[in-house]
Amino acid sequence: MSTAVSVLGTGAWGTTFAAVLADAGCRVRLWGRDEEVVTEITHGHRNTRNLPGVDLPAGVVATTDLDGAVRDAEVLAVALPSQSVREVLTPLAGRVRADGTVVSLMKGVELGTDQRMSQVLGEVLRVPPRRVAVVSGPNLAKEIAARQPTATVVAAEDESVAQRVAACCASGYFRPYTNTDVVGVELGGAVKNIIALAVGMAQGGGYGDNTKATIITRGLAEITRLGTELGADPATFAGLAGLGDLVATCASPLSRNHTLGAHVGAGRSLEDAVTATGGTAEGVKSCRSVLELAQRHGVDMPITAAVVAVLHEGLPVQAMTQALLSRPRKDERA
Ligand SMILES: NC(=O)C1=CN([C@@H]2O[C@H](COP(=O)(O)OP(=O)(O)OC[C@H]3O[C@@H](n4cnc5c(N)ncnc54)[C@H](O)[C@@H]3O)[C@@H](O)[C@H]2O)C=CC1
Ligand SMILES: O=C(CO)COP(=O)(O)O
Repeated sequence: MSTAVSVLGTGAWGTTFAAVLADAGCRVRLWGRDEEVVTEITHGHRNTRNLPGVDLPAGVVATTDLDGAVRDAEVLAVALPSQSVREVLTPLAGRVRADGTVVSLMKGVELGTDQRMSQVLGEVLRVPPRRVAVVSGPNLAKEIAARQPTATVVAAEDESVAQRVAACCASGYFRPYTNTDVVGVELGGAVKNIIALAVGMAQGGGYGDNTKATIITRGLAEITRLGTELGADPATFAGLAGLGDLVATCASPLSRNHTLGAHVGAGRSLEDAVTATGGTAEGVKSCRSVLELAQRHGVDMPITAAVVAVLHEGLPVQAMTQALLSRPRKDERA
């Protein structure tokens, strides 16, 4: 019997991952709050609002019944905006099956608690950490929905849990690797969004590839510094969930974080940039929680600090360059 998987969130990634799971042979139920979107997915096999132009496998059935979607799932995957997870899932505490696995597909850090999404899911749903997995990598939804060849990382403390989730999503175009470094995989996904905002700002301000490569490389250095301080394996950041996702997100016009940064770099207000971009650009909020996390642990994250200053403290984007370049010189490896 194939695995029963529920995916929460009918956004670009929840819908795409549901299609990946169906293509891999799972029985898939996709939960969304919007009746119109749910009806179109089930009967029209499309999600025009969040994934236009994509034909979904007929096996993806959508529902507005959240309780049923959570209760019946052997694997429960969550793809909501990070800052909404606690509010949406708190009423479902204790409803996940005793043998169920919970999977975070999200790339954010919660404001107020500075928790990673796997931590929030475990706490809110009352599921022990060893049954919570994370999927993260260079996974731009639109390309995967078009079945372009892609790899990802499934991370769980318990290798057998990671393997179980990997088996659910592996197909001819989607190749999951496993990893037991949940902290590293999850932080790689969340912090690269902030670096993509900075790269976008540089691009929008007219800078070229040297500047972008500098931000990407120094961005990887600060992701690695934070991650290792929090117990991650530095090797994870050289992998798909680190460098891989950083490159994809910082280079692609499909990335919402990159696009939003470019709007800000070109002189738009944050509010205008959010509207012009559309969709969930997690870095806009997570930059604050990541910076707080870094400060609490004494980790220097100058690019993240500059993004917070531009987006939330009124620093003109032109002054960001000066702020970063006038820092005391140091050894590259420090
Ligand atoms: N789009 C992509 O290429 C990828 C996205 N991700 C991550 O997946 C997560 C979700 O992103 P997307 O699906 O792209 O976002 P999206 O912006 O396309 O969709 C978000 C969905 O959440 C729903 N939603 C928002 N607030 C809600 C609430 N309070 N209750 C119920 N539903 C709510 C919206 O109606 C929408 O359907 C983010 O953490 C993102 O970083 C990860 C990998 C790839
Ligand atoms: O995480 C992503 C690709 O791996 C998607 O990036 P954006 O959220 O910036 O669109």
